[in-house]
Amino acid sequence: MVEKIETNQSPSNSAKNIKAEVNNLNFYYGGTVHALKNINLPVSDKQVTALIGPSGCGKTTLLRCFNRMHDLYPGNRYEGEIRLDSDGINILSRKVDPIEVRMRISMVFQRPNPFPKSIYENVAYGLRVRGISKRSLIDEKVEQALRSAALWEEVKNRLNDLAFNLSGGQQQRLCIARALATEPEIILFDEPTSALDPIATGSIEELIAELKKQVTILIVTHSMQQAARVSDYTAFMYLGELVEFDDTKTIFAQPAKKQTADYVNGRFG
Ligand SMILES: Nc1ncnc2c1ncn2[C@@H]1O[C@H](COP(=O)(O)OP(=O)(O)OP(=O)(O)O)[C@@H](O)[C@H]1O
Repeated sequence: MVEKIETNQSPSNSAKNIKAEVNNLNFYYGGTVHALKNINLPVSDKQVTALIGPSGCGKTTLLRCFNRMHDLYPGNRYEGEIRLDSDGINILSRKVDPIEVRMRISMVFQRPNPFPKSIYENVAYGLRVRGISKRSLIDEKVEQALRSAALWEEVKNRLNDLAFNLSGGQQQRLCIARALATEPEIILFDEPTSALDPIATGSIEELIAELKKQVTILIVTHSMQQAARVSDYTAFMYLGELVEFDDTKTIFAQPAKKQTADYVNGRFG
């Protein structure tokens, strides 16, 4: 039996200093699978917003809308908008170039996926795509990004080594440095620690806490403990709908909806 979902249609009750707003977003895979249903979600500036919910509820689908990843497959369709408050642009509009969106909103994936290039070239990549060619400027930005990703001290004497020679945790921090190099406004993390051991996981979580001083973060996580540790706001999703959004403490301690309480208390999912 499919449970009735009580959706929270105006979830902006607690978010402040909005960076982006998801308004009435629907998303269809191949024009038929209705994977996101009328999502409304505020994303606060320089805060961490976590997307949680059982497998298949649409967390990754929603995250991928933010950098137009779904455009890569024909037949996928968005309805509604994701508006960036800085300039009012709806990033889902066909008039907006997805490449430009990906410069402003970058993504870190589940498994570290460095390019088969040197440590230096991995971080320099986005800068070169942006047309920056001055060596001293690239050097400066590569160092800055590696420092922000808490990797500089470990790699500063081996920048020309192949990225694959790094440990899994270091590779993920390299991918974070690569995502940071173009100075994005938002970084999307899709279960960034699911392939890492507890120590590497701890260092990525510490890094996320540091990074939110400079960038807005959206994170998908299966770990409720991780959502509680790293996020300021949490959105609970179920069957493609956003059931409840609030500050993380409220979602975990006093959620308004029974479904949210059941999920965060491990009673389903
Ligand atoms: N490429 C695709 N084509 C068709 N349907 C898809 C595709 N990718 C995902 N879906 C469907 O969309 C829904 C949402 O999937 P999504 O991967 O966003 O969920 P999720 O909450 O991130 O799950 P998980 O926690 O298991 O990663 C699911 O029903 C899934 O089967």
